[in-house]
Amino acid sequence: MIDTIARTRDMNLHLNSGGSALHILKSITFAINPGEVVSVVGPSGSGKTSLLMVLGGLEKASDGVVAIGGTNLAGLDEDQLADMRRQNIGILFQNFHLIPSMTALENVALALEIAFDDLPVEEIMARAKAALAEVGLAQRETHLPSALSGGEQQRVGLARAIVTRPRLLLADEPTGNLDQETAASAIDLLFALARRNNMAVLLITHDNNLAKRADRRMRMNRGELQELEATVS
Ligand SMILES: Nc1ncnc2c1ncn2[C@@H]1O[C@H](COP(=O)(O)OP(=O)(O)OP(=O)(O)O)[C@@H](O)[C@H]1O
Repeated sequence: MIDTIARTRDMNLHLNSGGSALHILKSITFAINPGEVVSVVGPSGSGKTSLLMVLGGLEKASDGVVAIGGTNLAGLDEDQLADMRRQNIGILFQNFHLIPSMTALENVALALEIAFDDLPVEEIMARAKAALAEVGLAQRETHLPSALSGGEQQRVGLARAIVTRPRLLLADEPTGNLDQETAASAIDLLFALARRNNMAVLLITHDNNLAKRADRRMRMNRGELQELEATVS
């Protein structure tokens, strides 16, 4: 049996909002394998980002099992959760979240420095440069985010997410702010990196065409996750 990167069993998430309890994620049983790209579509407010937060250890499930790399997250304290994240998880956001006063290279290097604070600075810079080269931005190391196009900023975001060599990349609407053509090339790059590095990707998207390119498609509806028919290619 292949070891899963992430799996949940009968996982629920309840949150309190204005004094009333909300059942956000409902009995979710799910697994993602090494190198597998899984897309999640579903209406706004259905719970897609909440699922990503739970899998990334950023939100604690109310009950059920959440395991990353075979470790049950329920038993971890905050420090152990942070270790689990830096060893396994990369996150790619819709709004890039780059630090405006730092160059492309510094943004990528910072992520590595935070994740592995005992790495020598030469190695941090070498790995950050290699990650920027992987996303085709070797010539833009010294540029500030404001001097980069949206597509280029997202590629810096991607370099920052993969520089720690995560086994699972959680991507929340990563192309939501890009035009169609730029989005398509950003996704081509994401898929190529996933294949090359045997990195699993959980891709949240509103774009059905994009979702269809995944190995497996899921749909979130009112907190329930269901598998969709296999994509016919
Ligand atoms: N911290 C919180 N406290 C209370 N309710 C929350 C909290 N975070 C999310 N919710 C609620 O949980 C539900 C699911 O939100 P979530 O962001 O996961 O949906 P989504 O499917 O990602 O939506 P979108 O596509 O609009 O980003 C929503 O009803 C939202 O209002």
